[in-house]
Amino acid sequence: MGIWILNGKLLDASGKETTGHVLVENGKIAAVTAGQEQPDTTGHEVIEAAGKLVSPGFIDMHVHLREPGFEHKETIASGTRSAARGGYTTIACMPNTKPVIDTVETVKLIQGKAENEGNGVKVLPYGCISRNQLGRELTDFEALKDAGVVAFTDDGVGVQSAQMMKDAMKRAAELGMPIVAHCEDETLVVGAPVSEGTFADKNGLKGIPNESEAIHVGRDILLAEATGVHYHVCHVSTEQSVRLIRLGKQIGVKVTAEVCPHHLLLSEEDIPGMDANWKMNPPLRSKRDVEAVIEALEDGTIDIIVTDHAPHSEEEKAKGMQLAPFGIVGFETAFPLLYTKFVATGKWSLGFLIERMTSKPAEVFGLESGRLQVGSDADLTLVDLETEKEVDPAAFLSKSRNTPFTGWKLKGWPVLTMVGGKIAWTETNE
Ligand SMILES: NC(=O)N[C@@H](CC(=O)O)C(=O)O
Ligand SMILES: [Zn+2]
Ligand SMILES: [Zn+2]
Repeated sequence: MGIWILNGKLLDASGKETTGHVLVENGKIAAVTAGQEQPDTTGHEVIEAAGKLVSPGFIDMHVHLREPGFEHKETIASGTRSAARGGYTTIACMPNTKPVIDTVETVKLIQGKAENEGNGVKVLPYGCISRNQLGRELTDFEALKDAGVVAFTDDGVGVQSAQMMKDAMKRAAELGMPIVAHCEDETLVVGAPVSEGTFADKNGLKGIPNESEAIHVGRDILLAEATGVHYHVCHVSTEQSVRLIRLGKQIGVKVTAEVCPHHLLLSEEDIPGMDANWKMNPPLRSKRDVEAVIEALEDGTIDIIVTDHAPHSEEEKAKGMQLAPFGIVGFETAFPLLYTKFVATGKWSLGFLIERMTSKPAEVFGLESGRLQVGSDADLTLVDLETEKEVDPAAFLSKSRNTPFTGWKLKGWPVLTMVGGKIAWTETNE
């Protein structure tokens, strides 16, 4: 017995919207039929999807699940539940846990927990570039690759030594694996909680300069050119980084990049006060930077959208702007934010947004999922594009509530998430 998802709004290969039906059998997509004509559903379950978007499941290549070590912020169980509610069927988790993901043992621990407690969501662990993320000694790339890591990164900190980064890239290139970089030169960021700009000036805070990010981007593009590695830039937030990535692509360097919803939607001028729910790394930048990252996403300089879901507890965030940790949660607001602010306003097509959250990340990281096609795993997300709801952090399924988007009125809420033909989350059984 299979499941027919009937009368949904589908996007065809060119991103055009049509009405159609999807048959799921044995965990795979068994048929996709366009048009109003109803298929024979005898002997199958039926999910009525009239008026709902039926999208390939969203893919988030940059998330923090916090387990092991920081279970008060998030666990694999709570993080995957939050992800599934946000419409994500595949997520790639960053290695800045405790211990960090720098051994096969820790990779296996995460894979095992994801299998047993992961709500069906596909969890792809990253492996560290350096032991303990200290930037001194490379991890065993080959062993980590064999254990199944998706790529190497020290996200949470930048790799400060150029030689270390070059060695990492050489090794990764030999193994055909990407290097994923949190770009931050620490000598240019000394104890600053927000970016340089009007908010920092007004509140007497030190500011993080744009160059602290862009210097690493430029350095690493040169090293990627020299080593031939696939180099992927995390959470791009500055005009200068965009310029360098654009040039890198023009000259044929294998460079890809990601951007987060908050860097597309907020600038440092929007920070309402000394509230640490507006503190994240990279920080909110100037309006000019926001315009630059939007344009870069639109023209393909930036390839994909990720959340950088970075949960922290209320106690930690209550320490205030200067002392609280950097990071905001993202799973449960990402699609509604981008749909409401960019698609419903007519700036982007629905197909464009979906592509940057599904098939593009799959293409960049060589994943099988991300497409609604016969034979693929039935990883699907149904979205209600009409109902408007307010962002209510108290209702998040994440353990943490650190978001700057409280009270935003949004449309585009996922209502059902399916992974491999199994329902990972539905609005009705929340
Ligand atoms: N983005 C953040 O502000 N914080 C991340 C670390 C990171 O992504 O660099 C975290 O782990 O909390
Ligand atoms: Zn980072
Ligand atoms: Zn991160």
